[in-house]
Amino acid sequence: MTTWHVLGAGSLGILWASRLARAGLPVRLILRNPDRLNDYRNAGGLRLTENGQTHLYRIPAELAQADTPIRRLLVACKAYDAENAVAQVASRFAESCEILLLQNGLGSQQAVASRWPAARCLFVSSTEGAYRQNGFHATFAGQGQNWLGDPNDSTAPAWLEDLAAASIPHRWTTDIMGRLWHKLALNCAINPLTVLHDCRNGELRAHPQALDALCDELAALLVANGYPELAAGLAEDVRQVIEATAANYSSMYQDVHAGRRTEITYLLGHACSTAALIGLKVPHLDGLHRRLQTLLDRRGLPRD
Ligand SMILES: NC(=O)C1=CN([C@@H]2O[C@H](COP(=O)(O)OP(=O)(O)OC[C@H]3O[C@@H](n4cnc5c(N)ncnc54)[C@H](OP(=O)(O)O)[C@@H]3O)[C@@H](O)[C@H]2O)C=CC1
Ligand SMILES: CC(C)(CO)C(=O)C(=O)O
Repeated sequence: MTTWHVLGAGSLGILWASRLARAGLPVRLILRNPDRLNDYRNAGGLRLTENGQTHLYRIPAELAQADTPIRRLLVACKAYDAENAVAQVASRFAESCEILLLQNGLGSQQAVASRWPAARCLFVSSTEGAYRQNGFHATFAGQGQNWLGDPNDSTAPAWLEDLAAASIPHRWTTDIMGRLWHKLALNCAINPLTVLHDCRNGELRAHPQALDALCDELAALLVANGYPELAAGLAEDVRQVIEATAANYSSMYQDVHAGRRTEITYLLGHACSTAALIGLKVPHLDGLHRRLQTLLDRRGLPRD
């Protein structure tokens, strides 16, 4: 049985590693540094709370420098950490290593795929929700779906049965880039505005003109990238997400209010840089990007 190496024991890393381990599958965590490894040993394992019940999973953990080969790597870091984190373990890659990239947005996955062309890189678009309480304890906060795909190979891997055994919801798609672009477009329309207006998703109903202007430019970007059918429904999809998540704060809002670095470069930054690359004018997206960066500067948070 192939071991699942899980790089990063944050919210999604804990969620995935715990479910795989309790299905009896071999899992090893790769932690950031000796202090984190020591903290983990003191914690005695990962804790996952689901439906009010908390369970402990005593999953073995190691550092990047361990010497066992890696055949399957689940990268559960933030987009801005992913490439560096993978670089730290790359010398351990076995021939035909597979890398699953859980990052939101776009850009970090392509960076990893182009730097390690011998590995098969699978991209994951997740709508599940989890948050970290402290240390190595996460709470499962929202049912969802994990779309998996490989932009270069439409063959589904046999190990999807591991995900089924672990009751990890998943669907294989031959158009993972479309999935990721669509989620990126939704996030670009909603998340930055919630930060700038300091509001819940539902309060964006009060800003229909700003939403329409952003949706027009995001739709043009989707068309330019080969997704006219996603572009046609975008404005309505944004409205539906705002209604369905009206009482929630967006993930970017939560990051900014918790003083955490955002993934702006891989969301709005990626939309604006892709538009610039293909010569598409997106003045509203560019303006939103600048306003968001100014706000991040004022709060002392990284602007990228
Ligand atoms: N949480 C969620 O509900 C969802 C998240 N996503 C996406 O999934 C990705 C991961 O998010 P999330 O789990 O919330 O992030 P977290 O910040 O909770 O976890 C990231 C983890 O990566 C670890 N890490 C960073 N660099 C390294 C390294 N070099 N070696 C080892 N570990 C490292 C961090 O370590 P340390 O603890 O030491 O800082 C941290 O534990 C993001 O792109 C996010 O947008 C997508 C859908 C839902
Ligand atoms: C709820 C939604 C879709 C808002 O963009 C989201 O994914 C987020 O908050 O990051």
